[in-house]
Amino acid sequence: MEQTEVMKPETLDDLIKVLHEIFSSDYINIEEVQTLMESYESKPHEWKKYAKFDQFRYTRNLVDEGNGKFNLMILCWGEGHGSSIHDHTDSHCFMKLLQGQLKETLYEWPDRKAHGEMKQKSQRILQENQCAYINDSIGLHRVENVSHTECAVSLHLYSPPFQHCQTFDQRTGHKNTVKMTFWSKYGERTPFETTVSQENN
Ligand SMILES: N[C@@H](CS(=O)O)C(=O)O
Ligand SMILES: [Fe+2]
Repeated sequence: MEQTEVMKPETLDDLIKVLHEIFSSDYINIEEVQTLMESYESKPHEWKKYAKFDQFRYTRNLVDEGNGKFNLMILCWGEGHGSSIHDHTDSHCFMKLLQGQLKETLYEWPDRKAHGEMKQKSQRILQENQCAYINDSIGLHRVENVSHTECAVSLHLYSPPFQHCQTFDQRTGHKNTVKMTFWSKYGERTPFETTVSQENN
């Protein structure tokens, strides 16, 4: 497949504009999206209105609904915050570091018959401006801000958008379906009633 020339987006708004163009087509070139997201140099003043932290767990903050084709969101990770082991509901998941570092641990899908410890495949530290990619055929992952002194902020694109995922118990491989909610949308705190069931962290 021919690689389309994509210009370096100078601002977050530029990046969002190009993402809309790319995702208006039904064919998605994963590498193209990854390179595009990586080439945006994070500037905190462009995204800080979405970066809302919670004392106890990571927050999910909706930035753009991608014309129904994708959800773009900013996740804010306080010191020691992390997600449970989870899947991505058959969607593409792009994850770019806007600030700080995050540890990503990949796991294999548990065997239907097995009931033991889940198998770890690999581990890496994602650095500022780096963009990672995962989908369910690559495996499951857990993401953690292991720093005791620095927070982290990441930009996630999911296509198609999804509202539920499965989380897994590392010791047994048992899974649960959880609803995923937004701490804020377009910079505004989500009303309390809709946020009570956030469980992926
Ligand atoms: N996929 C997770 C974040 S992460 O740990 O990759 C979420 O959307 O909440
Ligand atoms: Fe994830």
